[in-house]
Amino acid sequence: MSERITSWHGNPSKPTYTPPPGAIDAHCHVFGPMAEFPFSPKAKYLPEDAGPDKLFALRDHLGFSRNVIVQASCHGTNNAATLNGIAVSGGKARGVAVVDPAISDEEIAALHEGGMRGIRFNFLKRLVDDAPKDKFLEVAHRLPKDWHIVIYFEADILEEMRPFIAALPRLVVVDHMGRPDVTQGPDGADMKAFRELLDSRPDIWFKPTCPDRLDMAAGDPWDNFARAVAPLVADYSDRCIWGTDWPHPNMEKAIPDDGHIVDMIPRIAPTAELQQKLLVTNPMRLYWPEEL
Ligand SMILES: O=C(O)c1cc(C(=O)O)oc(=O)c1
Repeated sequence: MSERITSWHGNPSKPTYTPPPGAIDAHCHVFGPMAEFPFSPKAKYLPEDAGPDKLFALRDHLGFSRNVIVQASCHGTNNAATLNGIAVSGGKARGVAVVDPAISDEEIAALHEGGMRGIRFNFLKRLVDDAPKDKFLEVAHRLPKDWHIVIYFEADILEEMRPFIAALPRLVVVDHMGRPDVTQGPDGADMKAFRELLDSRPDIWFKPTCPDRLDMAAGDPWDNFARAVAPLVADYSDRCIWGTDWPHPNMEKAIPDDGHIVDMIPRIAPTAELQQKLLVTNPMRLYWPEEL
């Protein structure tokens, strides 16, 4: 792997939709800069630099106030790039780490100090070599009580994930809703299975994110996504947080316009009350609870 890829739009449009004051982009990443923060030797993709300066310019362009930076798989378990993004944000970013399960309690405390409020367990075989559930559970028990656990998996392994998710000892947030097939519609098998998961525990949250990934065949404006996801946001409005997913890892063949990604918000959360929960109240509860 030698060629570095660009997966984000060079000149995203201004969204038509204006987010409410204090809106949080609660799922985005930084890549590098590589000279300062090299990628992991195990990275499955090698992106161009997409550092905090670009991220914060996009935040302002799209009308957001804060970011939650999720450690991207290309940086492995070295969280330095994400911690740097948080550090240079002037208090406007917090993060989600990816850790070696053998991490010490002191190192976890240092991540908290650096602005991390959760860890991510990634189960996508195209992104990580292994995902040891027993080790993940062990480290999950050692997390600060107010941290949460972000999990990323695809719909075809939801059934086998259930016992693991049931055993997680902290609030759980499912990335991109566990990637349902949105072309099945709001009552399709994947959405039904995901609703069953949400109903199994009151503290399982989700991100109704990535129309570009989940409705890639239909493409922008991602109508299948809007139709399948709006009822989920309405029915579980206290348990969802939203993000751009910028710089859209691995989307180099179908790079989305971030302005259009933001314009999906009123289609899945049509009222001001839903938008306030999705973009402000809910993510504040997870990332800046001391301000509530
Ligand atoms: O589907 C993906 O390719 C993807 C990758 C990553 C990552 O590399 O961390 O994060 C995401 O949220 C989505």
